[in-house]
Amino acid sequence: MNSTLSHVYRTHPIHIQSSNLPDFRSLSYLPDSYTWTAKDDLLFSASASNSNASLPFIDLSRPHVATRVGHACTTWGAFQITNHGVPLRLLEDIELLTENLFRLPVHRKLKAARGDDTISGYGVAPIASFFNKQMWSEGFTVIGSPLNHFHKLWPGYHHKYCEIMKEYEEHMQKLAAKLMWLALGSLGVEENDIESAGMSSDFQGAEAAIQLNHYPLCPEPDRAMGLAAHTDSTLMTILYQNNTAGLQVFRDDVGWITVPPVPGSLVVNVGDLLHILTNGIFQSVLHRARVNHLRSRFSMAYLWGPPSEQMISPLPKLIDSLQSPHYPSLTWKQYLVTKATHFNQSLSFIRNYPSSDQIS
Ligand SMILES: O=C(O)CCC(=O)C(=O)O
Ligand SMILES: [Fe+2]
Repeated sequence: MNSTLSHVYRTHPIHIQSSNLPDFRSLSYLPDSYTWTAKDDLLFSASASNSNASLPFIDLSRPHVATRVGHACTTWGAFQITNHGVPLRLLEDIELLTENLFRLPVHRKLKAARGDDTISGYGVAPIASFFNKQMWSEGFTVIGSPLNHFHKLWPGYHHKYCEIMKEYEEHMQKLAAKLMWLALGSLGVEENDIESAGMSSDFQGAEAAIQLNHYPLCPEPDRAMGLAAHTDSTLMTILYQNNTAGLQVFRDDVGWITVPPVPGSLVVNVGDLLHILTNGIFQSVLHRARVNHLRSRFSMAYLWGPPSEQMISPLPKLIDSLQSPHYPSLTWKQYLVTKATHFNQSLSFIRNYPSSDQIS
């Protein structure tokens, strides 16, 4: 993990008053600034699905798994996986780390608050600046080594937590590359297609961030929002959620559906960059997190993207010979700058732009 994300946030800082984070435990009512209506987010009141549709659940140890992964990326832009090779013990460790982090008193967490010039550290959801209302959640972003921040949070115990993070990241990176190949393989993409697009076929040099989220108990969950609807600006996101439901994904023809937590399983989201790379064949999925009044919820998202200077453009193999590509060639950094301005409209904004030079 290195500097692309940090760089973008340095040049386009998100101004958030971390010190405004409330001590959620002390609130017995929902303040007005946390009360959402359809005016605050068009999709807030979009209907919940009344079909019995559910997200594809894929056992990676079964045969023909690439076809199932490809189909899930095309239809939903998301799926759940089991037998993914990440040890259960490590998932339990990262969950405990996350719980221990957010259970610290606010003044301790603020010792590791995000600064003006970096997205790493403790604060509100990174997408908070796009909304007028506050989200019922707190987050901790890890880009690069968490050593400095962890030292401030847990002096004396930080090495152990850094080791867990490192091991988690290594497993996630391997899994992300494997999923990428299953997904692209289902479209007939081969190693030489990826290499001629200037990428390494083992996705060496990929960058990532780990986003830890906490959704505390909420006195009025129906009127609150844990994390508002968004797509991830990644190639792929791999998410582990604790045993409390809250994640929802959206499909125009279905509405919102809840992704039930299944012990030991992971949720995979197609991000905007994979949408671009496949010329829109794979859908980046709109998702959000709702809250509840019974149990705290924790989630750990591995946000995986390409190397910082890597140009991403629709793979020629996936472009119909009678068509031109739907998206221009651009780096992750350029896309993040667009996202910082156009948020959920970013893909439609850059669609059919001939060149990234004209994008702002
Ligand atoms: O908490 C969740 O289930 C979703 C988290 C998420 O979407 C994110 O961190 O980007
Ligand atoms: Fe997300």
